[in-house]
Amino acid sequence: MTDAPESTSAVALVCEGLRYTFGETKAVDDLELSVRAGEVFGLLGPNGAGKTTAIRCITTLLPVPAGMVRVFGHDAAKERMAVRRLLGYVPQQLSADAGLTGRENVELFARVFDVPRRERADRVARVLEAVDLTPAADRLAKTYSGGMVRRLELAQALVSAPRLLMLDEPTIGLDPIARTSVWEHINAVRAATGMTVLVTTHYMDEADQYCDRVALMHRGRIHALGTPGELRSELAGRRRAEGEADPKPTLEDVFRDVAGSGLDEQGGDFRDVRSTRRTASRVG
Ligand SMILES: Nc1ncnc2c1ncn2[C@@H]1O[C@H](COP(=O)(O)OP(=O)(O)OP(=O)(O)O)[C@@H](O)[C@H]1O
Repeated sequence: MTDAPESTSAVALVCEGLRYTFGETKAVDDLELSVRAGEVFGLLGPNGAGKTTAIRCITTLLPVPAGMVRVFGHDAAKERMAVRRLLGYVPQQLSADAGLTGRENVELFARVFDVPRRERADRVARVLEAVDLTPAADRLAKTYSGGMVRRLELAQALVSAPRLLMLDEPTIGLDPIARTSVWEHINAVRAATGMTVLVTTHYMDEADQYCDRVALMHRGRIHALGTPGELRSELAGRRRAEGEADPKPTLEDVFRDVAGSGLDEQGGDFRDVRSTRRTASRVG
């Protein structure tokens, strides 16, 4: 299902037969994934698909009990520190401290990620500038809007100059303008650094617009993989063959087609997920 990359140097991330269970629950079930260096790759799926568990295995926050995960050739089970040094991670949960200023939050991450002391102030200033937070850098994070908090978290993840940036639902709970702004900043940094981005999102329109390729995950496995255009055309072709005159499926239609009734069994579609997800639009 995954495309064979031309050479190992072009591969940022490989998961082969990755499995993770919580008791009887197969959260990640034989996951096969290959992310090319430099691409924005979207991991899409409904509640409980296993996206966060997979991301936690990749980031080494959870062990790799079965299968293999490699980040730029480093084994996540055996070379955890090497993998961590290559990664930036913005989790779903708030990772900014409300009682610190934006700059102090980023400085904290710079210390934790071992950015050399003499480079710290400069790197912190540069990432704050890259996410347009310089004017607000010395204000407490609790005064920031939801969009500013997300950009601050992006700066925190970027301060260690990661080669692979992992974003778990980076725009959830944000208004459309703030969502666009977060994506514009991700793209600008990617263009400037060539880093690889792995993102989970429930927003199919965002995945369609901003991801080079997407994988549709359901019940711990990948069920479809390709560019958003390829996946839409494939479904359009099938619908035409079934007699539909002018099918114009969206990426959400593709997902419904792949996941079938399983989506409803699991409690709703993507819109329900968005509206019921507990999100904090502000810190503090
Ligand atoms: N700590 C845990 N203990 C027990 N079961 C868990 C735990 N974390 C996740 N699960 C279960 O593992 C499965 C995958 O969950 P996971 O959070 O990885 O999915 P997800 O695709 O990230 O969903 P969401 O979009 O809601 O975050 C679900 O059935 C979930 O209930």
